[in-house]
Amino acid sequence: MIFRETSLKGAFEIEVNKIEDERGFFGRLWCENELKAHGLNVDIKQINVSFSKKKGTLRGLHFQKPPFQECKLIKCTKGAIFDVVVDLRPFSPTYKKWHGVELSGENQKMLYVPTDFAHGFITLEENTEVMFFVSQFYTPQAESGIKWNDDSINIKWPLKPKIISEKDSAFPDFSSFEINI
Ligand SMILES: Cc1cn([C@H]2C[C@H](O)[C@@H](COP(=O)(O)OP(=O)(O)O[C@H]3O[C@@H](C)C(=O)[C@@H](O)[C@H]3O)O2)c(=O)[nH]c1=O
Repeated sequence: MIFRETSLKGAFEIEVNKIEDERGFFGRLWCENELKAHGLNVDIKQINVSFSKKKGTLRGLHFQKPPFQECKLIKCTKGAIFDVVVDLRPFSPTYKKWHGVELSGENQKMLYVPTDFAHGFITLEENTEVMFFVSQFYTPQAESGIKWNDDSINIKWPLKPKIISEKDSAFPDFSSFEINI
């Protein structure tokens, strides 16, 4: 696994280290030792998958509130997404900053989302499948989110979203969270 820390401390782009031969390649998606060596949480409580039929489907920006914070590793297994994390740690030098990266079945990149970050993505292709390795159980009462187009975060989404769930459209702006996280 190839680890590259992003400009947001603790958030990593991770690439599958492809060991190639005439059949194709083999690589690790998850290795407790390698993650630990980079100081990353290795508990996994759930492995989730989402499938989006249409290009331009936006999901996010999501996080779970304390004490049910989660970190997660995101892998696009089919199609492509623009994947985004937002630093919600009030004492961080990169508080409210975001980082985005294209993940695809083709490029074999993953994004490690630390706790106290919001996460979301937009699909860049039809029929896109995304897997999530998550360190916490889904806890509906702790579920929370920030509006995808919050002005103060100002994420440069690569395309205009066409499909967003009612729940995601109804999330408030970031300002309503600043005191609570
Ligand atoms: C996240 C989750 C949802 N659900 C249920 C709740 C709901 O009925 C249905 C769909 O949930 P959502 O609308 O929240 O799905 P979605 O909008 O795809 O949520 C996902 O978005 C991306 C950005 C993430 O980072 C993920 O962790 C997750 O929050 O699945 C579970 O049963 N277990 C889970 O772990």
